[in-house]
Amino acid sequence: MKRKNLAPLDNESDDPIVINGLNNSFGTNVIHENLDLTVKRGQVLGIVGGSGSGKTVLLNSILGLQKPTSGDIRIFGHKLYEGSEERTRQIKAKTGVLFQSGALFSTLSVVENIMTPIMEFTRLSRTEARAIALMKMSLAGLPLRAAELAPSELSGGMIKRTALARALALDAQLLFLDEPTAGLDPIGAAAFDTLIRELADSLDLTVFMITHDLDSLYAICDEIAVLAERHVVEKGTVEVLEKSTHPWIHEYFHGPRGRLKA
Ligand SMILES: Nc1ncnc2c1ncn2[C@@H]1O[C@H](COP(=O)(O)OP(=O)(O)OP(=O)(O)O)[C@@H](O)[C@H]1O
Repeated sequence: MKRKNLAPLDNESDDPIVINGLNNSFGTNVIHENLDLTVKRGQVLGIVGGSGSGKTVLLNSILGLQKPTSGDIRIFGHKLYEGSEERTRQIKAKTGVLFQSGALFSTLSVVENIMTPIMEFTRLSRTEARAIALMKMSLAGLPLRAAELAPSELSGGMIKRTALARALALDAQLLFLDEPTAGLDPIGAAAFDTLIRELADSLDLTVFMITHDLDSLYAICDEIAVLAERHVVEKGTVEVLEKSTHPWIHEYFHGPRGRLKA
């Protein structure tokens, strides 16, 4: 099938993510109940919450991977799960995802992994796609000599950077990160945080980042949304959340692993 070039989406001035009244359940297990969340353009938003609080289910709902039980999710002003296939494709082309494991294709080299979305969503030739992929490698801080390596030959940090380059291969405006620093040593994690913040600022990205890493929250997030009791219980800057009296949030910032422990 001949690939079509993607028409621009209208309403691009809308908040990139607007969620209203989201409900998700599995049988009798209610995960989200009347969850509302807005992510503003250019914002780096951290999503935190206890294990099993529904962060991954929320991410999957927003990515269109898991149809919610009910509720309204708008991406760039367009309702997910209701538009045409072409509209879904347009939205997909403007979003990049970095899954926790990297989720690289193991049989493809680094550069081929990054070329994949370019080949899928544009009519560019392989040579052109490769040139763009090499540029994205350097944007993600990868040395060009890594281009022909297989994922199995990469360090944890290089896997994350390759996945990031692939997520940004199509000039995404909205970037989803699932535990981006998990599995990295503290120095590698700090370097990756810095890279994400720099890219978010220079490329005007909106970033939705699930994390357990307090250092990442302090280093790069403009705001943090806390998932508990099946919805977003609070959203604000770290300075605001540090003062929260909500028991989970208080424990998170002031407990034994928190930065502000007494
Ligand atoms: N496909 C599914 N079928 C049934 N239950 C599911 C499914 N996916 C998730 N759940 C349940 O939804 C709840 C929330 O899971 P989720 O993975 O979103 O939590 P999380 O906040 O990402 O946790 P963690 O921080 O441990 O990764 C859990 O109770 C989980 O068992």
